[in-house]
Amino acid sequence: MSLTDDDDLSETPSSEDNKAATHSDTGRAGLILAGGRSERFPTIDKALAPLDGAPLLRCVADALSPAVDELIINCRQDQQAAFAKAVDDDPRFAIDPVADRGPLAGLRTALSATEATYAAILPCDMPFVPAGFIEYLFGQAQNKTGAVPCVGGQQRSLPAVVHVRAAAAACETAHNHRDGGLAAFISALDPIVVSERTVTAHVDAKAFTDIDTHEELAAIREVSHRAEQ
Ligand SMILES: Nc1nc2c(ncn2[C@@H]2O[C@H](COP(=O)(O)OP(=O)(O)OP(=O)(O)O)[C@@H](O)[C@H]2O)c(=O)[nH]1
Ligand SMILES: [Mg+2]
Repeated sequence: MSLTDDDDLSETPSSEDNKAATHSDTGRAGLILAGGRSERFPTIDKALAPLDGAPLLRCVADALSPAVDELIINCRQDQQAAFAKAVDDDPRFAIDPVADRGPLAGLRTALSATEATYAAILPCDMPFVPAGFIEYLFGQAQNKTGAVPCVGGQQRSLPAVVHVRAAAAACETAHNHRDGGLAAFISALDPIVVSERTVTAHVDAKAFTDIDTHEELAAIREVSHRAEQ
């Protein structure tokens, strides 16, 4: 099935799609992309860097968990044991068959590990997205190929909620692009873009902060420390 610009996934399906539609819907998945090398965050894997005593990966998992039925962490084989210890729940793992192929390859791996109809996608370094906003994106994505927010005047690739089959097809399209990355994926998926006005009505723009360096993490710790005083 190919999905085009105006696809409304609630439209009457063909008989083949009908079979797929009646195929078990295991609900909502939460996919965390964590297979990067954290090169801008020397000496440790940033997914394991502590924020308020908890590894970033656990902060993201805790934020996603209330909004999803299953949690899947995408990473390399050599990260799995440490990540399993770092999170409270018992997540599933989607291990990259070939490491270091970039976030889009990680996303393909994660998508292929779920039977869910829709999935929320977060990177391991974005610890402040509230579960309530993920719920909101699930609602917006309903019968569409997905939903992403507009933040700081720009459409974001992540966080995203995507229709899993549509997303798998968009990954293939993006993969065939010369600089196929997450932006090419979102462009191929053509999701609903939640306007900045709506986003700010739901959540503080700081919720979309991602952490790439020790300095960025230190600055966030400083702000949360001051807020506690
Ligand atoms: N599976 C997989 N995920 C990746 C890969 N590269 C990056 N990611 C994930 O994509 C998300 C965003 O990437 P970055 O913020 O650049 O993280 P990173 O690549 O680990 O960090 P840098 O090495 O500093 O660029 C993070 O959650 C990463 O874990 C990869 O090669 N494979
Ligand atoms: Mg990177």
